[in-house]
Amino acid sequence: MGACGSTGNGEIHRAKLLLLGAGGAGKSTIFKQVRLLALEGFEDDIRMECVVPIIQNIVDACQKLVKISLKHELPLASKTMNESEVIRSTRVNSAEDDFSALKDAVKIIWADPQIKKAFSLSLGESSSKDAVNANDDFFLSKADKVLTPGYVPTDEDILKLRRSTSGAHSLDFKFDPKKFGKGHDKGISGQKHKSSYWTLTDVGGQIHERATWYEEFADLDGLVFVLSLPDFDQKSQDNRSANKLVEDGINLMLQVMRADNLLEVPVCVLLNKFDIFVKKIAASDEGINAVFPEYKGNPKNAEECALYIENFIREEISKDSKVTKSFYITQATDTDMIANVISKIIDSIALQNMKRSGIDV
Ligand SMILES: Nc1nc2c(ncn2[C@@H]2O[C@H](COP(=O)(O)OP(=O)(O)OP(=O)(O)O)[C@@H](O)[C@H]2O)c(=O)[nH]1
Ligand SMILES: [Mg+2]
Repeated sequence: MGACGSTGNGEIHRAKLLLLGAGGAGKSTIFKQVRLLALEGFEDDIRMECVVPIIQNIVDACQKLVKISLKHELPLASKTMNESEVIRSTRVNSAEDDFSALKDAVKIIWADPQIKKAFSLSLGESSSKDAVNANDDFFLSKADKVLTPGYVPTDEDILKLRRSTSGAHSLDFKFDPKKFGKGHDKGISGQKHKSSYWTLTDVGGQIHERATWYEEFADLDGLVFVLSLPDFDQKSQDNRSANKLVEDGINLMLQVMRADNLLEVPVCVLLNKFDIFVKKIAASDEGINAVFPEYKGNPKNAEECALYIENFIREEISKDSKVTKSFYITQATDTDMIANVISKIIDSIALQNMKRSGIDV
C-alpha cells in the first residue's frame, strides 16, 4: 500500500487498483481505455481477436430485434422475415469465414424502419433478458465494413464491443501524466502529477462471477466502483422485483464496502453511461421518479437527475463509512474523458493514501 515507485532495491512497487460493478456497468471499457492510453494503442492481436465477438454482437442484435418486433406485433417487411432465417442459421466460427450472405441479411434487416423502432423500444424497456445492447445500433450501422474481408476493428469498435468478462484480468501500467492528463497536468492536490506504477484489475460482474471478487481485496490501494446510470428503469436480473440500479448497483456497492479489508480503502464511484442516461431521460415520462419518488427536481434534466443519484449514494455511504469517496459522472467510451478521470482518480488515491500513512499534505 502507499507509495508507488521504486522500492529502493530496484524493484518497482505497484499500487493496486480494482474495478468492481455489476455485469455490463462498463468496467472492461475503463480497463480497455487505460490499456489504450498507457500503451498508446491496442496491439494487432487484440484488435484481431475482437473480430469474431463483434460479428457475434451483430448476429445477436438482429436476432433480438426480430424477436422484440414480433413481441410488439410490429409489421416487419417480408424480406426482413426471410433474412432473419439467414441470421438464425449463421454460426460465427472464424474471422476468415465468408460473411457475404450475412452482410446482405443484416443490411436488409437494419433498413426496416420497424426494426429501428424495436431498437428504441428495447432500450426503454425494463426487461433486461432480451434487451439489446445500447451500442448495437453503432455496429449494425457499420455492418457493411465489419462483414467485408480485411476488416480491422478501430479503437472505437473495441471500446463499444460487448463481451462479458470471466475471471480476473490485470494490467501493469505506468501512469504517465503526459499520456493521461491531456492538459490537466496538475492534480487535485495542486502538485504536478508524477509518474507512478499501477496494477489495474478487472473482474466479471455477472452474479456467478462475484463469488471470487474477495480474492482481489487484499492490499488494495484503491477501488473503482462502476454503476450504470441507465439501469434506473431496469429490473434486477437476479431479483425481478428489485430495481437494477438500486439492487445490482448501489446495494451491491454498499455490501462490498463493508468487507473488513476494504473499510479503509479509498473508493471512487463512477456513475457511468451518462450518454445513454441522457437519451433515456429525454424519452421517459416518469424519469428517475419511478425509483426515487422523493426527487422534486426537473425529471427531464439529466445532469440534475444524475447529481441527485450521486447525493443519494453519498448519504447512504456516509451511514457506514467515514472514508472520503470521490464521484465522477462518466461515459466510459469517451477516451479523453476517461483520461482525465483516471488522472484525477490516481491523484486522489495517492493523496488519501499519503494521509492514511500520516504524511502531511
Ligand atoms: N454508450 C456507452 N456505452 C458504454 C459505456 N460504458 C460501457 N459501455 C458499453 O456497455 C457494454 C458493456 O460494457 P463492459 O465494459 O463490457 O461492462 P462490464 O462491466 O465489463 O461487464 P462484465 O464484464 O459483464 O462484468 C459495452 O458494449 C460497452 O461498450 C458508456 O458510458 N456509454
Ligand atoms: Mg467486463
